[in-house]
Amino acid sequence: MASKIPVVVLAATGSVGQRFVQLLDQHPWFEVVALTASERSEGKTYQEACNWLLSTPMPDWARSMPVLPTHPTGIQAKIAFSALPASSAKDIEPEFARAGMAVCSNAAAYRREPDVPILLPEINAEHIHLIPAQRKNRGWDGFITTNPNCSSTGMTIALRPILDQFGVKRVFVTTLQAISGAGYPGVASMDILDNVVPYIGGEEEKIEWEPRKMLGKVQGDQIALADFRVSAQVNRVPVVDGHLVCLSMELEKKTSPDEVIQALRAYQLPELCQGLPSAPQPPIVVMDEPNRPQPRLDRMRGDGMTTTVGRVRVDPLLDIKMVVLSHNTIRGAAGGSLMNAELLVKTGFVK
Ligand SMILES: NC(=O)C1=CN([C@@H]2O[C@H](COP(=O)(O)OP(=O)(O)OC[C@H]3O[C@@H](n4cnc5c(N)ncnc54)[C@H](OP(=O)(O)O)[C@@H]3O)[C@@H](O)[C@H]2O)C=CC1
Ligand SMILES: N[C@@H](CC(=O)OP(=O)(O)O)C(=O)O
Repeated sequence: MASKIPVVVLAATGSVGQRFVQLLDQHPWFEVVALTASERSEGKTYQEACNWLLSTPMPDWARSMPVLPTHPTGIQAKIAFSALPASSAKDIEPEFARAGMAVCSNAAAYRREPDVPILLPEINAEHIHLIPAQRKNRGWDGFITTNPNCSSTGMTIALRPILDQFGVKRVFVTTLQAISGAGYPGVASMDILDNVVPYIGGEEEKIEWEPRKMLGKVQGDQIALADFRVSAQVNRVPVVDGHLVCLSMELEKKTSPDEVIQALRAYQLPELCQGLPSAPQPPIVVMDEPNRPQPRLDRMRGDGMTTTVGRVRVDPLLDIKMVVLSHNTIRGAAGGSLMNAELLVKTGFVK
């Protein structure tokens, strides 16, 4: 790539925004030209506005950048990475799309719109074909693509080869979700230390629906939802990063744990994802140890982009059960958005 593509990070000061800044440091294709946040931070430098939470230092280029208002005026970027709260994203993301930018969003605001893809390039890169219809429907020069919810992410990637080879009828899901998923400062320490909170507002509904869209097929200008049902129970646990998801599945075709492990291990990145700088290779790793995956030990596999599966075994009520781990602010958020943007560049939607 001759010169790097200019990008802006919207809501750059929060839990996901900081991951964007970290992952965009030295990115081979993208260069950050602007950082934005709320009125609270406008006019400050990034260093002043941001309580940096990550273990690598804040990149030097970001420290003195001014935090701009979250509005496209004057921002010369081709891609807008959005870490906005869903309530603000609803009105703000279209302004950036209207201004001609490709919005790669983490927010839930547009995930349910029929003309907006929820992308996991490892498993549904072809859903980018909704973009031309979206531009036409809405009259935008740019467009919006989204990431899924961070608990939907790992489980849906792991379900892809299982659905393809054995068919899926029903999935029962229990999550153990890290506190960084609640943003910063997020859950009060008095609520989460020495505790588990069995409620995250809106989360179960997302996990019960988003995988069906992501595993659905493009039909004309829409996605036909995959035909299986999901029941989810969610929990916030005192882990910093990494969402663990326990799945029990009823399958169309009876099979054994060994065959499921083989299908997961054989799963390859589709051709469209080859060469994307953020694509994990392999996309899925299956561990044999009976006590893995664990968030602290396994979340950074593949620089936080690999989906790690373990404990694949017979389920005495349904058919097969297993555990899936995915890094919520990397694969489940900023890293996922980066891979989406790389796919858009590779496929010519961003030039
Ligand atoms: N954390 C995670 O694991 C995941 C999060 N997401 C989604 O990503 C988004 C960001 O989440 P997260 O980073 O955790 O949240 P945080 O609460 O940590 O950060 C919120 C960010 O939004 C900014 N902001 C708030 N209101 C406005 C506004 N009106 N205009 C512009 N900027 C605003 C804040 O700026 P300021 O500092 O100035 O207040 C801050 O940068 C959410 O939509 C969330 O649902 C998705 C997947 C995973
Ligand atoms: N709600 C998730 C993170 C998140 O913000 O997801 P979503 O973008 O779907 O609201 C969590 O608590 O871990």
